[in-house]
Amino acid sequence: ATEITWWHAMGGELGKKVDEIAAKFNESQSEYKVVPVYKGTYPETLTAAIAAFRANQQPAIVQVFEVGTGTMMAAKGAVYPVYKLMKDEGEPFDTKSFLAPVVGYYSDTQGNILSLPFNSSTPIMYYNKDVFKKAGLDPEVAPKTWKEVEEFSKKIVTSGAAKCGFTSAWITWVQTENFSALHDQPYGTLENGFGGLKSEFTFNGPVQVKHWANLKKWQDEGLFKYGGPVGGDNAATMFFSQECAITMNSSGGRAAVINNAKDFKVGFAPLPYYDDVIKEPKNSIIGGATLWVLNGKDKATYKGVAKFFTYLSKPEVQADWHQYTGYLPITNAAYELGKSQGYYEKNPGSDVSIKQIMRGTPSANSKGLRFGNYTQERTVIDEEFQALLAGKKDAKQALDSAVERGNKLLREFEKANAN
Ligand SMILES: O=P(O)(O)OC[C@H](O)CO
Repeated sequence: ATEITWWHAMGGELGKKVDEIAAKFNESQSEYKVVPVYKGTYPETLTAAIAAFRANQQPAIVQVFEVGTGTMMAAKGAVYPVYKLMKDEGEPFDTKSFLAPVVGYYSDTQGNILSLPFNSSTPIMYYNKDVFKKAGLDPEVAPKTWKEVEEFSKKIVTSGAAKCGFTSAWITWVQTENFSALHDQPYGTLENGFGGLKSEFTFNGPVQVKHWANLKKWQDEGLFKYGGPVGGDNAATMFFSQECAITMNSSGGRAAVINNAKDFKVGFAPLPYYDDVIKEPKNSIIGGATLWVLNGKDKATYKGVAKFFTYLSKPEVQADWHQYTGYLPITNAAYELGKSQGYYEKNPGSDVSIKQIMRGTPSANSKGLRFGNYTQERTVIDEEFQALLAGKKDAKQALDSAVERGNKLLREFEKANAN
């Protein structure tokens, strides 16, 4: 059989499920063999793929996180756009079959989908119902606003129900990018970068400054604990060990939550907002990753990739992946299938992510973002956040510096990709 290598960044429960999906596809036919290879974190996988392409050692398929989209789109010679692949191989591929917020994020200006939506997520709130009860809070009521997050956290910490009120994965993605979208605040010029390479970051506005200042204050008061750089993986650990009563993380953290939170009950809720800034928060934005096809392989490989993509997009395959992991259902058919199976009724909270990302009418500030060199910029934002937590800078200085350093990265990217 023709081997198709698939590099991915899915560890733990997610990695096992990826292996299972590939194995099932391989069993379903005999011409192609998909071989998934775990390459580390999202940034590590992207870096490895770029290096491999330069050395002509690239895999056929690579999973790239949503913020690597700008970089992949600019790497024109390296990428075989998915809409073109599916057309060339005569596989059915209808843009309209995908959920609207997913398709918009991965399309070019002509509406062509460049990479296959596979594991799209959005961040949500997870909370420990047992700790809520111990603190004298109603376990069925999640905090809606940041004011309530603060109040609930105070109760949790002062009652001794848990050491920390809340933590968060991804300070960048959750507390800065999604935070800006929810509060309808611009993240960058030119529609958050969708309008071209000349965009500049603007996420140092008063609303973001107020939030970062509060996070610092809440850390000093013992209510908030930083989950660590970039992905903030310690957030999950502190939630599972019941050190922190609340965490904010990808909806795709659901499988890990279900498998690790065995000693306590978990509630799922939308992300909080400042009700003095916005009365009806906007939709949250996409995270997770898509599958990019790389150039330089033979015709048989691409035929197999196209067949595998058709398999991956099947309602039952997508619905199974979505229901197991917490990633979004991706296609309308997979969502409908879950509804007809009664999945959402049987699993309260499992559709919080879908409702949050689909709510209201998206504004230019809540459609997502697309910037080059953004992987590096996320590291910069984290460094500045740590400087804030360490008391080396105040929130305004930290965000101003993240914007200034980020704009340099944008100009470098613009220069490198000038046509
Ligand atoms: O944890 P994931 O896979 O939902 O990804 C989170 C962020 O979107 C990564 O950029």
